Amino acid sequence: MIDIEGQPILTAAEMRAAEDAVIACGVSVETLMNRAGTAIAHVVRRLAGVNEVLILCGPGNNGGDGYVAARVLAEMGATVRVAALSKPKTAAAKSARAGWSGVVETLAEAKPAPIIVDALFGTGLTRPLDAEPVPTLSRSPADAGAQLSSKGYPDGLLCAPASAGEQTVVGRLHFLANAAQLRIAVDLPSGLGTDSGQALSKPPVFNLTLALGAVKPAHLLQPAARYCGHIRLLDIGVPTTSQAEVLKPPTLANPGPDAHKYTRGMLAVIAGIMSGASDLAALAAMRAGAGYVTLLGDTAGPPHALVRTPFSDHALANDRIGALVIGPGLGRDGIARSRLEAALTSNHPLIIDGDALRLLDPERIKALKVPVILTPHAGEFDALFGKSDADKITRAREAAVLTNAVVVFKGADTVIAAPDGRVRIAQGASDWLSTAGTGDVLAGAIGAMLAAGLDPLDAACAGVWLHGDAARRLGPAFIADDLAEALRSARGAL
Ligand SMILES: NC(=O)C1=CN([C@@H]2O[C@H](COP(=O)(O)OP(=O)(O)OC[C@H]3O[C@@H](n4cnc5c(N)ncnc54)[C@H](O)[C@@H]3O)[C@@H](O)[C@H]2O)[C@@H](O)CC1
Ligand SMILES: Nc1ncnc2c1ncn2[C@@H]1O[C@H](COP(=O)(O)OP(=O)(O)O)[C@@H](O)[C@H]1O
Ligand SMILES: [K+]
Repeated sequence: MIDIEGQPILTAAEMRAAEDAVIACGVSVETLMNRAGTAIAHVVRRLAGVNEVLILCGPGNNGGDGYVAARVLAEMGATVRVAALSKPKTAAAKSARAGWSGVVETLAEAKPAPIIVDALFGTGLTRPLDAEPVPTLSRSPADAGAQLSSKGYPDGLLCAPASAGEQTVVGRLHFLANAAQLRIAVDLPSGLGTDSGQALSKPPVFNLTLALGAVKPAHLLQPAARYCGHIRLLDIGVPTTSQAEVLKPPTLANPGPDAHKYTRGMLAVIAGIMSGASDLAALAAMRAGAGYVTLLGDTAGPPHALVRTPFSDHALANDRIGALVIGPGLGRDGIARSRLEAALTSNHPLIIDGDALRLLDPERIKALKVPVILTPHAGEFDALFGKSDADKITRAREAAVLTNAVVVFKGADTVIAAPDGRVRIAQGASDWLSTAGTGDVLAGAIGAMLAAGLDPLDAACAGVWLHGDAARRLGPAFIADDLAEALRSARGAL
């Protein structure tokens, strides 16, 4: 099992192409399926102990992985049962099915087990599951002569009327998952759209999802990610590369003996009508490791190390400033507009957040000649780029191209996109980040990184990482002030 930090993220089509490339070199689909099923079996064996395992198999290759896993588990001495939705359809899944010598129960009638393994659908799911009635032996009116075939299947697809919710695929999956102590999904929880991150049907929440060969967008994007539980990657010998990767911890240099405040990066934060927001951004930048932070505006208060200076063109013209944060608490009045204009023409690398994003359009941002990082939440993103049904990765990428800026599309599934197509997606964000001011903290953290001289994508990634890690360290019910302080521990843990 491989931790997914830094791993490539592949769409369903990219994964198929990666598999096809290996297959073209003479490796059969059956071989890949055997690798996948064997790897799954070893994980399940380790986690299940002596408990009975029920593997739910679908008609495609995801189901094929399930049959292989069942066979290998049985060979290892595990107590394992298999329940199928319907007969295997692909050649590889048929061959995997043939390798399972035990009974195949119907999904409709399978009794619960303490461990369930969902191998119903993976990357091949194309439509919601709810509409699919569950084939059954005993409940179909046309069932009189139904027999298990020599392979243990109903001969023909015997469909019970889906009167009770429980008799749909999703209903049965939820029923069996609710009764289980441990829920493991093969590749993806069944019901998720691989690329969109949408829940085409709502699966149960799994404890563990075993991504096969590569991480897929649905493992990270909401709402799909919330159903996956812990995500681990299983290597099936398919080389993968992608412009999109899971966010990983940054490599940041600590100050050396030659360091002084300016070598560690000087950040300026422009204040506006809500001084708390710019205070948070400034504090966050200091705790993320900036050497010198100046807050330009009419604000007062601690910390003493923060250099508070009235806003002026002269203060802005300081050429030691390595980056400038504008937007947190800026407001949208005349003063806000004139400060924004001054920032845009200051020639400093920019982090544009909050209110400043509401005062700009993509053309104006694209025309800037300095490195720019935009940090919109979903509302600011829609206002700047328009609403769209496209997935979050595509939207972030298009926005980055349109503005020639690094775009940090925030949320529980923050997507960071660069204009050259590179994408990084954060995993495991604390839901407790949903509190006022945490975005201001993020802008400050990213500002510290940009001021320190990191390239814009690296700066954005480092800031998002530190922010996410600080939140994880804090646990529940923290406030943005705590988060800014906790950046120090996050930085120290690198
Ligand atoms: N292709 C390969 O080389 C490998 C594939 N692997 C596995 O194969 C999976 C992908 O296999 P498939 O492409 O066969 O796809 P799936 O097994 O995910 O399912 C596709 C099948 O389900 C049908 N289907 C789609 N939506 C449905 C719905 N809502 N209700 C009922 N039926 C529906 C499709 O028509 C197709 O028959 C991966 O997730 C992974 O688990 C692994 O075995 C590794 C190797
Ligand atoms: N439910 C959530 N789970 C994880 N992270 C979240 C969640 N909601 C918000 N966040 C994160 O918290 C921060 C909120 O930023 P933002 O919406 O700009 O808030 P504010 O303007 O109050 O500072 C972003 O970094 C975002 O990614
Ligand atoms: K699955």
